[in-house]
Amino acid sequence: MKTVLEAKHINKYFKNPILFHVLKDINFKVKKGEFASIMGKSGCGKSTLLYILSTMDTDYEGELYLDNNLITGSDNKHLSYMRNKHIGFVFQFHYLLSEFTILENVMLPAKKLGEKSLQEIEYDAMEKLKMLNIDHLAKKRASRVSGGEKQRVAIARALINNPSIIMGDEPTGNLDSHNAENVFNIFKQLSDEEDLSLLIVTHDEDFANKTDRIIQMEDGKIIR
Ligand SMILES: Nc1ncnc2c1ncn2[C@@H]1O[C@H](COP(=O)(O)OP(=O)(O)OP(=O)(O)O)[C@@H](O)[C@H]1O
Repeated sequence: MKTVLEAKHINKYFKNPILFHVLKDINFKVKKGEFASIMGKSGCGKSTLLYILSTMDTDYEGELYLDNNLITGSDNKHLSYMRNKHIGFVFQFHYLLSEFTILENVMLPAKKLGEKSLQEIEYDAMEKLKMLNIDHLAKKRASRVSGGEKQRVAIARALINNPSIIMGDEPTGNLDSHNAENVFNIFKQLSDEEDLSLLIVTHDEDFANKTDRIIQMEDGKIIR
């Protein structure tokens, strides 16, 4: 099966002011269509790892591959392109632009990528909104929709450039149990039916137990 993301011997240090070895020889792969979760106690390095995997932090040792392309060492322009093209993000907080409509918010990453006409982007955005059953919200301002709806909009936005992988840092952390389950089911469906890969940091054991694989971290290491 195709590998979508690979981390090889990732080590990360913080200097604050003494040297702190926060990630210790991290190695793993995420395959196409795989739904993986990262678990571990607070402070074990999950967010630090996700920041590196999502190409946002470049200050680390080791190698990172996205769709078999070596990302490590790329210049900022290429990193930004690869991030926008290959990775969709869903955070605990949705980061929608509140004065923009739902449709405009979903269109933004595709406009940034600049590979399609506005008409095509709008069509694609509407397709994603339909897929998530929120197309009726398209013309509403982001400030006017509920928390659960906002998170579904954030997923539509993450999908707009047809990424190979969705990464999430506690994407259900701010939601009530009903909406959290709803978001989990959307992720599951994306993995099962669209063959999309997902890598989700979560504290929710029930959530993690339903994913294909749990990557368990402890003190900066993957222990299983
Ligand atoms: N910028 C920084 N400078 C110095 N130390 C940092 C920095 N960011 C994080 N750390 C430390 O690195 C360790 C790992 O932090 P990280 O946020 O990755 O943990 P986490 O597993 O995501 O925790 P949580 O589950 O609470 O979000 C912690 O000890 C944290 O205090």
